[in-house]
This record gives sequence, C-alpha cells and structure tokens, in this order.
Amino acid sequence: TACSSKYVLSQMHPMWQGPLAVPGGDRQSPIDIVVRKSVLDTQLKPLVTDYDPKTCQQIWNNGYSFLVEYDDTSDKSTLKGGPLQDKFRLCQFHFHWGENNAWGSEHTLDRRLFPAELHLVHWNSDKYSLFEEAVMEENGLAVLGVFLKVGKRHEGLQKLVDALPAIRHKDSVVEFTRFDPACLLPTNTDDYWTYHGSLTTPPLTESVSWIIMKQHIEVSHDQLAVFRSLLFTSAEEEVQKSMVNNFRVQQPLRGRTVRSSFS
Ligand SMILES: NS(=O)(=O)N=C1NCCCN1
Ligand SMILES: [Zn+2]
Repeated sequence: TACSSKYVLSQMHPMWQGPLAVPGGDRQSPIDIVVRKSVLDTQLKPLVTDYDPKTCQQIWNNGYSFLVEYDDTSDKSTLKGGPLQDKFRLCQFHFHWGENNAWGSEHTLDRRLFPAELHLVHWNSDKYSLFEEAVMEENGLAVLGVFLKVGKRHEGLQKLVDALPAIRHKDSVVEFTRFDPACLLPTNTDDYWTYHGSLTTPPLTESVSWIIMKQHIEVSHDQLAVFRSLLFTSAEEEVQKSMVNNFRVQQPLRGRTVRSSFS
C-alpha cells in the first residue's frame, strides 16, 4: 500500500538511535510531556475515528517494529477532529517497546516511561494523494499515540499477537485482515495532548501533528513478551538480535507548546 514506505523504513538500522542530520531539527519527536506546562486549548475538538476493518491488509516485520498496514487508496479508515483541520487517512499502525516492562515508550508523561507505545499513522488526504507526498509536508501527517501498561490481557490485541510468530524475522509478511484498530484505543479519547513534531524513525520529517492519549490501554505481560520474541534480523543473518528497545531518544522541546484538550 502507499504507506508501506519500504524505501523509507529500509534505511533503518535497529541499533539506529543517534540523531541523524535533520534539516532545521527544532520540531523533533519524541518529547517528555510536562503535564503542568501543557496549555488547555478549549478550541480542541473531540477526536473522530472512522476505521473500516475491511481495509486491513497485512502485518510485516520491517526490521524496526511490526506494522499492520491498511489500504489507504480511498478514505475508508480516517481520523478527523481533535486539533486537525483536515481529514487524515490511516495507513498503518505499529508499536515501540523495551526489553523489560520498565521502559519502552517514546513519549513520557513527566518523565514517566511506559512499557510500550502504539502509533496509528495517518496522512492528510484532503491535501495530498500519497503518503510519500504528505510525509514531506508541514501538515502532512497525524500520529495517534497510545501508552501501553502491563495488566489484564487485551482481547482485541490477541489476534495480532497470534500472528507475530509468522513474522519473526525482518522482511517477513503475512496476510492480516479484518482487524479493527479502534479496539486498541482507550475508552476515553476526548482527553489528549497535542503538539507539532516529527516522525521518530527515518525520514524524521517534521510533518506530524502528534495526538497523545491521556488514558492508556492494558496488555498482559505475556502479550508484551511475544513482541520481544520478534527479531531485528532477517532469517539469513548468522547472529539473531531480539527486537527490543526500538524507541528513539527524547528530543529537545525547543520552545514548543504542548496543548491539552482537558484541564
Ligand atoms: N514512529 S513514527 O513517528 O510513526 N515514524 C514513522 N516513520 C516512517 C513511517 C511511519 N512512521
Ligand atoms: Zn512509531
């Protein structure tokens, strides 16, 4: 699909962590959200997600995370509202996690780390016709971030967890259909923080309206352990490396304001 952006992601190296030279670079992600410094914006609207499970196509290991990809050739799975002026099309979702439950998220709340973070990646289909175009533009992308905590088993996630052994190695892909990503959203989607930032993996372009949910979702210890059974490396490579700690280091705020939809 348009958003597979393999050429983009293939530049990734799993141990890639350092700051790549990024033009400008004063709107990088992820960041620490200092809750008491966020500014209530009463103009922020509720988020409106309209996801069609029939647009779910495949799940694959890109050597950095695993991605569930959606058919983004029409406006079937969309996000609007919140801080957004336009309609954004879902192209994929993926996660970032740690080697243990002590860390793994990319964003933090008052320096608090979560064991994992979900990113639902959307691009502005009112202004652009392809993900690859939108990824280079200031208001091109919207990424919904949801923190994961370890607790009770997440029934909706299990279908995805069961598919992971089939994509253990980098560049493996399997068909994955009829998955409704709305099941991964917290019950309350009205409370969120939002700020302008970048992709946290190459091309790191500063084209993202970040929307970070206040409410986390819970997954079980065992479900997260299956994430960690994935490998960064392809089947041919001699040394196999566990896919863990696939998060970027936090970036300077550079004077940006984080707005909140709630007080
Ligand atoms: N972690 S992130 O900010 O979503 N980074 C992404 N990079 C390329 C394609 C989609 N997402
Ligand atoms: Zn991400």
